Formats: sequence, C-alpha cells, structure tokens
Amino acid sequence: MKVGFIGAGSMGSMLTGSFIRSGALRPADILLSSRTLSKANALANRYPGLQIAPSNASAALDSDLVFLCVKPMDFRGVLQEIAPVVQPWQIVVSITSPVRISSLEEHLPCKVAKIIPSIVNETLAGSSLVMFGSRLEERDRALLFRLFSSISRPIQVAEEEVRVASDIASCGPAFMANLLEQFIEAAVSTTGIARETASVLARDMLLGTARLLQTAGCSPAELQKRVSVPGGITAAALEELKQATDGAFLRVLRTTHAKFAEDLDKVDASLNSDG
Ligand SMILES: NC(=O)C1=CN([C@@H]2O[C@H](COP(=O)(O)OP(=O)(O)OC[C@H]3O[C@@H](n4cnc5c(N)ncnc54)[C@H](OP(=O)(O)O)[C@@H]3O)[C@@H](O)[C@H]2O)C=CC1
Ligand SMILES: O=C(O)[C@@H]1CCC=N1
Repeated sequence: MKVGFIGAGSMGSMLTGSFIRSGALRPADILLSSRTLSKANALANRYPGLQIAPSNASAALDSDLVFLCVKPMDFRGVLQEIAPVVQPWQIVVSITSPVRISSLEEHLPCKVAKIIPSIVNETLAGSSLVMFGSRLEERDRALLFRLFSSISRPIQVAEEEVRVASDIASCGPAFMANLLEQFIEAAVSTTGIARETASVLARDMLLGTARLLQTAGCSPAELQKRVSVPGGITAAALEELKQATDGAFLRVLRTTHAKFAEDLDKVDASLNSDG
C-alpha cells in the first residue's frame, strides 16, 4: 500500500515518523509532498527510502491512502490540486477538524475520513479521533483503524463531538504542559530550587500520575483522595488550587469552541467561493 502525506509540518512529520517507527509502514511505502521542500527533504534524509513527490497532485495520484496534513485555510488550494486526479477507490484523510466531511465529499470524488491525531501519538500512546465518511467500505474502516492502532488508541467519535474530544486528546497535551510549566516556574522563583531538578521531578511525577490513572479503580478523584492525607498538606493546597482554577476549563472550552466555529465558517466560505 502506498500512503501519501501532503504537508510535512509538525503533524505530517509526526505521523510519518510514528508509522515508520511502529512498523506499520516502511519508508518506501510513503510518498510525501510539502510546500517547503527542505522539510520534506529532512524527513527523506531521516528515513531513507521515503519518496518525495514533485507535487501534491502527484502524491495523491500515486497513493492508495492520502493524509492531508495542512492547516484549515490551506485546504482549498490542496483540494483543487488533488480533486482532478483522485479516483473513487482512493481514501483521503483530513487530520484537521474544521473541515467538514460533507465538504470533503463534495470536493473530492473519492472516499474520505477525518482522523485527528495528537502530538502524544509520537510516543505510540494517546488517542486518535476517527470519523468516517459515507463512501468508506467496511474494509477501509478496518484498514484505518488498524493503521492508527499502531500509534494510538483510535476512538470513533461523532463529527459533532470532535471539538470537545480534540480539546482533551489533542490540545490537552499543551494545556497540561502549561500547568506543569507554571508549577515549575513557581517552584523555582519562590524556593530557588534548580530549574533542572524541578523539571525532572515534575516530568517524572506526570508520567507516574498517567500510569497510575491507567490502573483499575484509580480515577482522578480517587487519586486526589489517596494523596490527600486527612488534615494534611496536599488537602490544604488542593483547596487553594481549586479556588484559583475555578471555572478555568469552562473558559478554555468556551474559547476552543468559539475559535472552532470561526474556523468552520472561514473554511466553508473559502471552499464555497468561486475565486
Ligand atoms: N499540532 C497538533 O498537535 C495537531 C494539529 N492538528 C491539525 O493538523 C493540521 C496541521 O498542523 P501542524 O502540522 O501542526 O501545522 P504545520 O504548520 O506545522 O504544518 C503544516 C504543513 O503544511 C504545509 N503546507 C501548507 N500549504 C501547503 C500546500 N498547499 N501544499 C503542501 N504543503 C502545504 C506547510 O508548509 P510550510 O512548511 O511551507 O509552512 C507545513 O509544513 C492543522 O490543521 C491542525 O489543526 C491536529 C491534531 C493535533
Ligand atoms: O491548535 C490547533 O489548532 C490544533 C488542533 C488540535 C491541536 N492543535
């Protein structure tokens, strides 16, 4: 199977590298095209055998499965380039959420899907969010699930749910990293602990916390209970943390949903304009 990737930015590079390292794809299975050639070249140098296509149309023409790893407002141009060459049996996958499956089906004569990865898939962990278009057959769905199982836990979501699911699975790593950064900075500035030491402690703590949360019966609420000795230090500080962050994630979700609605409108307008 030939797999095309259009866009060699953060996610295009992460997906190609992760599929190769997981063993799901060989470099020779991959055909890559990107606007800035040096980024495609860097991947080809890193994974000998990976081929660079001379254009997006050529990457699409010669692939069974094509991933569109460009940003929402770049879709119009890319769809215009690949639409004339893709065939009904091919599968095109968007990895960005604000492009509707119905728009992809309207602009492409092939099978389509939307699969939102997460940067943590680079460690062959985390979820990926899977939405299937109407033209996919059972074996296409199985193929996409199998491929994404090699780097993540693929979870099928309704398209209407993709924003909140992506907020947790895909934006979440940045939100958690920000909280961790604030924790480290506070520790450094108030106590003088070396940043390196605080960073190692914080990173190991987060990794261990994630592992603990994977064990049976250890929900986030249960974990807080286990650490909070009654009348102890954690319990006192947790109250402070709850007050300080009260409503923070409601505001975060409001912001992501508002930006998403804005992006959807912009993408719809750009895909439907004549110019
Ligand atoms: N970052 C993340 O954690 C996640 C991102 N996503 C989605 O993935 C999409 C891509 O994000 P990300 O990889 O971070 O973005 P990047 O900007 O890092 O990558 C986009 C790449 O697409 C290339 N590109 C743009 N236009 C074209 C074109 N016409 N033809 C070929 N290549 C083109 C860009 O080229 P150039 O190098 O010249 O700019 C760039 O390399 C976004 O829509 C985002 O929503 C989804 C889940 C998680
Ligand atoms: O910031 C973004 O737009 C993308 C969507 C999910 C994660 N990053």
